[in-house]
Amino acid sequence: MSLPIQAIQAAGDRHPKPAHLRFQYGTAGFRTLGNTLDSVMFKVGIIAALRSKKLDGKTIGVMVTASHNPEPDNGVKLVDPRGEMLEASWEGYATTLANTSTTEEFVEALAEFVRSAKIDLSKPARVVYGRDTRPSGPALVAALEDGLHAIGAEARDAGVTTTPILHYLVRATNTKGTKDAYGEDTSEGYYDKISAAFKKLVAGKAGIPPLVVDCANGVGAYAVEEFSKLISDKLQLVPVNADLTTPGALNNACGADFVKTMQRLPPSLSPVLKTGQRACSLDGDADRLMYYYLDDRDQFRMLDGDKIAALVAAFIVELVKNAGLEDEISVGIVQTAYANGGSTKYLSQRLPVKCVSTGVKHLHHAAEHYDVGVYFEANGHGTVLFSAETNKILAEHQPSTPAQSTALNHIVNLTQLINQTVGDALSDLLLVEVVLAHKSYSGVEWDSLYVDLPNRLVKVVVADRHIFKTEDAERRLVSPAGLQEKINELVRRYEAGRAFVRPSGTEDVVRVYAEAMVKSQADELAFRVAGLVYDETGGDPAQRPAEFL
Ligand SMILES: CC(=O)N[C@H]1[C@@H](OP(=O)(O)O)O[C@H](CO)[C@@H](O)[C@@H]1O
Ligand SMILES: [Mg+2]
Repeated sequence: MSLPIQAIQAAGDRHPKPAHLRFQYGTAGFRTLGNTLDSVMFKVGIIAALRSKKLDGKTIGVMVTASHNPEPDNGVKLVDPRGEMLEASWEGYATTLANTSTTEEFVEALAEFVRSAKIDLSKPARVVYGRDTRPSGPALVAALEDGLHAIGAEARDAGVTTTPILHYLVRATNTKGTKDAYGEDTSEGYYDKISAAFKKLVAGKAGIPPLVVDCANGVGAYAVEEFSKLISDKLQLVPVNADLTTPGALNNACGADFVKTMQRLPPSLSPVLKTGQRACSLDGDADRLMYYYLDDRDQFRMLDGDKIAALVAAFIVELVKNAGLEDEISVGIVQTAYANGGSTKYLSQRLPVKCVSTGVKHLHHAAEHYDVGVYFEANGHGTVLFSAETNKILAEHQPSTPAQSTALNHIVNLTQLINQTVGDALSDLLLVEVVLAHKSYSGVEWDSLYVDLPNRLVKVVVADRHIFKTEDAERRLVSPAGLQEKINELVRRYEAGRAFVRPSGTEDVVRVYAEAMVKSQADELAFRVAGLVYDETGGDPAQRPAEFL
């Protein structure tokens, strides 16, 4: 069987590539201004279908979103059959195909790709796709559908949905009717599975306080609404920033990324949040979660991904012990260099901790090596993975006391509550609420597990960020030569100082992160390193940002 060249050619001509643009499938898939992505979407439809054929007709996911980025941005990511990120080698193929400049070139490159990747075109192609609430979404989905249609894929539209639900649907579809069945392959199946597990975990816990949820004016608002229908007798979710109609509202002065970057309350929450009350923020596609509360002096206190990891890991370790399984199941943590030094110190005194490169796929893969792998990026993206062997142990374990039996049930319910495919703000939110209810913690007790070191993240615009090369999970620069030594020299002058520099995988900038014992010192160190990076890589003195030192 060969490619339907004529159909692809005819449809492709309706989706010309903007001549001056170069696209790259990076950490977050293709992501840029929404109105430039038409040709990319068409091609992604075809690539997704080929990925499915390559994997024997397993269902592949396509999510159209730009997450926490501003509303005019958009993007697209492919999801592999078990609900995980696209295999790394295909990121390169996708980039090459997306940059072919004419339909003829695209078709030729496709034919060559089908040959070299040994794709059997007689296999079926199955794709499920969804999008967030961005205004550019419908047109981009139409372009994607054109691609899917041209190659004759069997396609299913999941509509406007969160990124984690799309990942769930992929896994549920591919495991349907098998012994690994992940759940019913519909959004309702997702909501039912998670809320049922939540209800079992909080059975008997009364008086969980209402939780304010900042929905970033995005698709998370729908998910909050759906969960509310199912769990409001146990936990009342109070949505704010759930405005899906005002242009430009998405992620604007709200949402998880705003909270993490600005380290303050979204202004819209000031009138809502009371002293001591906790709240949380989702991002634009509901895969990131940040908690926070106002302390007794009404100071903003942030409970980020590192704090979530610490809370959840301690709870699971305790349950494993109470179930009598501590010799069989061990819990490990995966972080990135952006994890707060306070969290790394606290966690590594208790559990194995691994540091990996930025990007969820790295964390996810590392977490798969533990029996129970807890991974979170500091920015609030993460989940907990239970290995196949762990699930087997849980299924077969015979508890010897009622207390062991209760703990075992709790762990089994956690495996149902926690999204096993990807970080999921809603599933994580319910997980946090379960732990807080079990521990009778308010934000204060949770926060006091360890003390965050003051820190600062700064962006530096450089001529070419690709000259920045790192090692040791991005904690050390190897290129440009000599720069790391100069950074070390600066860091030495600060108490509890730590700083590192890496090129962003999602923006055309270099990121500088710094920590120190007091806030003013963390800021100073960050701006000194930023100034150093700028000057050493030929930054124009006339354009040098004033805050750089
Ligand atoms: C410091 C930071 O938050 N970096 C983010 C950001 O990556 P960069 O490569 O730093 O641009 O976007 C990634 C994708 O969403 C996310 O995984 C990562 O944590
Ligand atoms: Mg996101």
